[in-house]
Amino acid sequence: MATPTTTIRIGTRRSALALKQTDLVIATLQRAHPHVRCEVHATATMGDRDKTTPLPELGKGLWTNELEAQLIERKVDVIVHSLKDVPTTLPEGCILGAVTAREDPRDVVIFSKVHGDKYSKLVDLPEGAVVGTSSVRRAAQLRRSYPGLVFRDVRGNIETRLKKCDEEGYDAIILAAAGLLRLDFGGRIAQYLDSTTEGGGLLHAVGQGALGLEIREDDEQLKELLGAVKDTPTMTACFAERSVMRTLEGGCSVPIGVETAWVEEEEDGEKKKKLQLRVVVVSLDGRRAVDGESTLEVATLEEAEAAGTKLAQRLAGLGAQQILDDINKGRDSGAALKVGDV
Ligand SMILES: NCc1[nH]cc(CCC(=O)O)c1CC(=O)O
Repeated sequence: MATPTTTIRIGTRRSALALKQTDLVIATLQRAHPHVRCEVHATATMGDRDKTTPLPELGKGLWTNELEAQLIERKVDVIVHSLKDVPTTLPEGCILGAVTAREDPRDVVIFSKVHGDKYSKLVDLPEGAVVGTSSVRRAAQLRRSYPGLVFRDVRGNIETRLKKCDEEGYDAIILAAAGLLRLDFGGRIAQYLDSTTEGGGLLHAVGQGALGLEIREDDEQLKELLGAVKDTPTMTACFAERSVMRTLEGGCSVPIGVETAWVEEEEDGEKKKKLQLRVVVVSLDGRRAVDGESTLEVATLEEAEAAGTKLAQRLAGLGAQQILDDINKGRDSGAALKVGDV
């Protein structure tokens, strides 16, 4: 049990989105545990400081390494992360103590203000229109359905990217709905993209829209306190997604999209809740793609991970491994593109 003097030191990045997400977690924590004191320790990570080096050259953990060092050195007790920025393998002694309920996990289209309300969907854009995204997952998937569009890098935090969209010659940019909604930019969303989008959508990043709370593995008190912010269905789905990524990524970030949903299926005259998991692996030029789906009963985080691994292994055998090997060996014709999910 928390004593009246318990103080939780919370590590976070310094961006407006990271601070907003931290506030959301603190509000929920304090509603459940009014006597707990929360202290925010904000740090700029390598990904925040270096705005020019191509993301893959910064390596994995560019949004998380400095924060994890503080956790291990006991300078902070928990880190609030955007789960999609957290590598699938955590440092020794660190675990995800909780995953929060998900904000909308989909990617969305934002049109430049210079177009007024001329466009409302990606299909409305003319041949040669410039779409900003630095994510090969987004560009590779969209190239398949919209071969006439030109994809161009756009880096920076959400406010910077919206400004660049309006002022630097982009016709549209692609961002995650979650960040926009949390920062009250929902009004800029023109179109939601998912597997059912007419004209062609895309599958979102692993963990997108959820927050991951990383703690020291032996911190039993915090594990219990975080029960107040944990959403078990989201956590379970995200463990399956992360397991897909862990199984497939052979040492480099790869264009993998996912979608998960809890569905009811009738089996032996009984209604059962099952986890539906969809995955796509795309070549960087968007010319090749392997996709697959499984719907399984999963009761625990371990079973969720097993479901993710199984589907990933099946897709690896169906050609996903070939796509990933080609990317790793630089044989993919889109290999000059920057690999990473931003
Ligand atoms: N590193 C980029 C990043 N990390 C988390 C989010 C917000 C969405 C989320 O919580 O998944 C974003 C911005 C974006 O992709 O548009």
